Amino acid sequence: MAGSFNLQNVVDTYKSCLSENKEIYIKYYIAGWRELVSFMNSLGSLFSFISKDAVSKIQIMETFLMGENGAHYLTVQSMVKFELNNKLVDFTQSGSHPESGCRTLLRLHRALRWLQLFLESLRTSTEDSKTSIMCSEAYNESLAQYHSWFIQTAARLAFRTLPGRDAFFEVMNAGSQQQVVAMLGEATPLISEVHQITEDLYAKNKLLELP
Ligand SMILES: CCCCCCCC/C=C\CCCCCCCC(=O)N[C@@H](COP(=O)(O)O)[C@H](O)/C=C/CCCCCCCCCCCCC
Repeated sequence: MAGSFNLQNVVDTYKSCLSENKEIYIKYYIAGWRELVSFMNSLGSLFSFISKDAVSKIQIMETFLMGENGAHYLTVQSMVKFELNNKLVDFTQSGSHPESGCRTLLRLHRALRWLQLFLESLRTSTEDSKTSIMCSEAYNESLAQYHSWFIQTAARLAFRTLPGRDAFFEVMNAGSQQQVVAMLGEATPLISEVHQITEDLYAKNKLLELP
């Protein structure tokens, strides 16, 4: 199981995500995903196809952040403005910018909704709740609609191998179960706020269905 994973690190990155005027720092947004991927890597090889996809999207965003236009990728808001003003976003399949920042972040944004639902479910779970069912329900309500039958089947197969609730809480490395629940209670509103701000920004700019 994940040696260095710590739920507090996840809470801290989401705390750092928002600027005073509620802009979302991409650096911390992707740091949150990096942290979560380190957790997922401990779950076994059935999760590696999910992990690879998440890492490839994190790397695309890191490349933009460190590139010559990196200053425009400071926040999600500045990225959207920059890419739209410079026609760097493909609104159809056949464009010349298939891996824009806006499109890549949209995939992570959809996954953030899954995370929000899953963590809320974990937070309110009882001793006999099953992580595999909580994970599946959160997936069905969020990401599944965007995935092919093949991906959905592979994902649901992986969920069935998730450790039980007690082991899961332990790996979060945040103390007793009560302490984990308290920390989840801190994490979920932060994640919800980041998700809602991105959702509103993407809706306003008609970016929610990028191919
Ligand atoms: C606090 C600790 C508890 C929670 C631990 C959560 C750990 C989760 C870590 C990472 C989540 C992975 C995020 C996956 C991003 C998927 C983005 C996506 O939808 N990609 C698809 C579309 O991309 P394009 O083809 O359009 O470029 C791509 O097709 C997907 C491929 C892989 C399958 C994605 C399945 C996602 C399932 C998410 C649940 C993860 C389960 C983790 C179990 C704890």
